[in-house]
Amino acid sequence: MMQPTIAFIGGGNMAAALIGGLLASGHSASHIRVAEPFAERADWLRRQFGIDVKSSAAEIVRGSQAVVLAVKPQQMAEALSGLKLDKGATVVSIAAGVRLSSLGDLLGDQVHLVRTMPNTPALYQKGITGLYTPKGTPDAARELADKILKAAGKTCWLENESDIDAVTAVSGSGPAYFFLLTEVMREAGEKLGLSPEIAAELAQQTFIGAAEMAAKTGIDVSTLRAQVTSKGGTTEAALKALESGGIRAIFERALREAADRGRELGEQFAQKN
Ligand SMILES: NC(=O)C1=CN([C@@H]2O[C@H](COP(=O)(O)OP(=O)(O)OC[C@H]3O[C@@H](n4cnc5c(N)ncnc54)[C@H](OP(=O)(O)O)[C@@H]3O)[C@@H](O)[C@H]2O)C=CC1
Ligand SMILES: O=C(O)[C@@H]1CCC=N1
Repeated sequence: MMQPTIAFIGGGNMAAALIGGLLASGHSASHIRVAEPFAERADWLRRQFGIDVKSSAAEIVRGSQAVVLAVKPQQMAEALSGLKLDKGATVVSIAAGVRLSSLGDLLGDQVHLVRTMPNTPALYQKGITGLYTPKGTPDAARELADKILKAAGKTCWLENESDIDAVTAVSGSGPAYFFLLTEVMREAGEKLGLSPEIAAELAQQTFIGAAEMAAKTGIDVSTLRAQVTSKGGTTEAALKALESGGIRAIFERALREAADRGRELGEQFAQKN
């Protein structure tokens, strides 16, 4: 079957992660196009992926069956201004906050809109993406969006558009929480007298190993945690400190802030455009 041509509007971090995933899954470079106005970045994309990169969206959308909106929410209105997409094209937005109703106002009703929230491990096909499309969207559009994001890892379809803000809080922003925890662990290791190199390696490899263990064993993480926690032992002492320091409340608040910010971005976008 002919491969669909996929146009990316915006060639930043997340677009590169998705393009990397598509190429690794066998999608041909000749069926991927990017619009990226920053010349240095455009050159990097050409060299890195061997794909066609133009400076404006108008140059890449004609003949593209899928258009991925990969600019920042604040850049979206300008990127889409005056843009005419092919009738029946599938538009996959990855922008935090921006609602489908706002995109519909800008793009018209001749395209099929899918709102998604991927994350950066997409670059290694280890991402996870939440997707939403309204009822009535043709199966072919749903399947095309699923195919693009599955090339980057797992996909997870949602019943309500508002769930995307929660997905953003958990998995969209989630890699940053993991990186922060790694930083925190390595700093704490240094304070216990380890060299920076050894503390960094211990922290990083511990998270990699623990994540792999959770994935491979399929055992619930609460059980895995209990298995490490010997009665009266060291882990119990550490976990008591984390719990009494309010780790659960802190995460709950952090994720609520992220979801609220997603809603706020959507609200601001809707008001301005
Ligand atoms: N980073 C992440 O972890 C995730 C990001 N997202 C979403 O993905 C989107 C992109 O984020 P990210 O990749 O991090 O951001 P980046 O800033 O890295 O990428 C956006 C790119 O689009 C370019 N751009 C700006 N205006 C236009 C235009 N008019 N036409 C074409 N390209 C344009 C920017 O160029 P310039 O730099 O010159 O402005 C930049 O290279 C955002 O909406 C974000 O919410 C979703 C999930 C995870
Ligand atoms: O921070 C952001 O707004 C984007 C969305 C999820 C991850 N990065």
